Amino acid sequence: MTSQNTTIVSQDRLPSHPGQALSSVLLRLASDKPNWLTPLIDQLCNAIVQGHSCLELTRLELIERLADGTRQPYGFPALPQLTSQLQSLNLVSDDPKETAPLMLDLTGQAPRLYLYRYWQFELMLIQQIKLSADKDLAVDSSQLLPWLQRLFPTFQAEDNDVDWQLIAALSALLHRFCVISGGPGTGKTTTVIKILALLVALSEQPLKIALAAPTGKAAGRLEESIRQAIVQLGDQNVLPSELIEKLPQKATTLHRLLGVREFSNEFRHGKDNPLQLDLLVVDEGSMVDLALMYRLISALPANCQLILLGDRNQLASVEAGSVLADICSLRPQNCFNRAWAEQLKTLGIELPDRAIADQPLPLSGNIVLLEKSWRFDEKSAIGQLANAVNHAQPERALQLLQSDQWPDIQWLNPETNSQLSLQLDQLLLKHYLPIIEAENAQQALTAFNDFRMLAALRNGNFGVTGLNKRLERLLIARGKIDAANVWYKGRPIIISQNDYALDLYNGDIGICWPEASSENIAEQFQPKMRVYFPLADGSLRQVSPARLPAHQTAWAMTVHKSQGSEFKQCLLVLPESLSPVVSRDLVYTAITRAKKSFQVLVSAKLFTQAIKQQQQRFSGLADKLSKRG
Ligand SMILES: Nc1ncnc2c1ncn2[C@@H]1O[C@H](COP(=O)(O)OP(=O)(O)OP(=O)(O)O)[C@@H](O)[C@H]1O
Repeated sequence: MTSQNTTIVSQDRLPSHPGQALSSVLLRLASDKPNWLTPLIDQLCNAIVQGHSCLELTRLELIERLADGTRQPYGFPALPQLTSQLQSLNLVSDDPKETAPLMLDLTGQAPRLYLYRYWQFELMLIQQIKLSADKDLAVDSSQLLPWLQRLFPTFQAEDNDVDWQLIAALSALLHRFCVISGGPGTGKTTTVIKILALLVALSEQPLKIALAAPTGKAAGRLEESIRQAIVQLGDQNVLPSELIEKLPQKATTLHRLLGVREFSNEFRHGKDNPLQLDLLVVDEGSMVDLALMYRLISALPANCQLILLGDRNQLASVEAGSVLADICSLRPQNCFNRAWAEQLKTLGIELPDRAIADQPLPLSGNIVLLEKSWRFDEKSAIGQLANAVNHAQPERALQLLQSDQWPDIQWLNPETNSQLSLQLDQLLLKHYLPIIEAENAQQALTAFNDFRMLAALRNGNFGVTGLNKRLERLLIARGKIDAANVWYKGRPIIISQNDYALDLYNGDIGICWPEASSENIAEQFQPKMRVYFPLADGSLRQVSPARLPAHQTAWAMTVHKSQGSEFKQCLLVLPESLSPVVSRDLVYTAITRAKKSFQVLVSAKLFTQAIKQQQQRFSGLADKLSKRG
């Protein structure tokens, strides 16, 4: 083991040492305690907290964390000795038939140490994916071809470009398990509507279909995009009206779909009580963690089709795992087995040689990447900036930011701008004063949803808490809010804990506003404050602040929390110095939240460092999925 093999286990949580509680429990179970066991278990628990599914033993950090949070160099035994000594411990098993608190997995390319629960989730998820991926579906091509002609103008067109949306649709139609990954505006929703239309049109029975996403916000957005795409395709006469009536237009959260049980991690639906579905479409797949993905897949009946949509380049889920990215890592670009290429040929679709593999590929035909963005044209730089960041091209990204040519992106550079503080304050007031000065809660929420200030971190001057305070100070200085009143008019809040009884969920955003009709004369001078949340039909519901579950002020929010949402305008504020959190996928996720305009406050140095730094999540998923059998 060399220091080059060491991995980043984020330091930003030190010295609180978040995995320590679990670490202590595990150590208590060990009858034998070689002196390297404590630092090893410590690193495993920290890795889980950081979102890894396991600890890769070739990437052990050569450090020990002490109880006070400080770190000191540490030398572990060489890998062969370490694995054999681990095998002899009562705490560890390497036999899948045994149950032990820790599982040592020696079946992959690298030895991996797991907590039993994550090892089990990963193993069962792999089994389920392989089982569904192996089941191809049959379709009568004489019925299919007229529909392909109607839905895909490119079908049998003369030009040589492959329409990957068409390939994705066929992939979903002909396989039980399909992943479609693409950045914003690459046509995931459009393609899904066409898939739904094909399935509904070709099925003799009515199909039971569900559309779902990991958060309420993402489910709301999925529903909205599905409706818009249906209207658009209906207007273009691509979808006949009798078919439109049969398409699902409602989306739900994964938790609701699976049936949440209060005070329990388990769901009503699972292997023993599967969902009654023929097809499930899950959007924002990158946000689904390992445990939830396992629970979801095991709740599907054997013949149910699953389509996972998402952007493989976005930040991974908050909890451990990066299932979508792991699956997509099997396919850096679109490429398929010859058998699938032959099957497409029978439908008149010729894949280029570069998209046909010489060697058998795992999950061939189950993964399709959409790369062309239909949303951002050549006049827009947001798409180009996202691309440059995604391809780790900091010079190109800075060039775009520096150029005056692009009105939709702006760089607030602290190195060159002495007026930056003033400029930032003016920007915030420009976007946020209309909320405070709105005529009603509805108007305030609309104004709030147009612009969002995103931060990489929670703490610090340029973290969420610092930026929230900065804005509140500005508003107090202008006499717009009362310093003594936490529940001031216009305060946006974000829910950080699900409350099933109140129907409020992590990520829901509301705005504090005086109760609309107050008859009481005293209340007219000091009206009752309420928090107003938008409902799917556009109306608002109000909740008393005292009843709210855990929440925070939301003038600024973390990029993590913004996943699954889009805003007309976004301002990304990055901290003054680099931390493991400030990485390429975070910057990419922030840029792709913006529809019309993106601004970023960052120095050239930090921006370059961030783009070069990629967060990697360790798991055995891709490694084991790529194995036969
Ligand atoms: N093949 C296509 N030809 C022309 N326009 C298209 C095509 N595919 C998608 N579009 C248009 O591009 C826009 C974005 O498409 P869509 O909403 O399906 O993308 P998306 O990947 O779901 O985006 P997001 O991830 O942001 O939700 C829509 O206006 C859609 O009509």
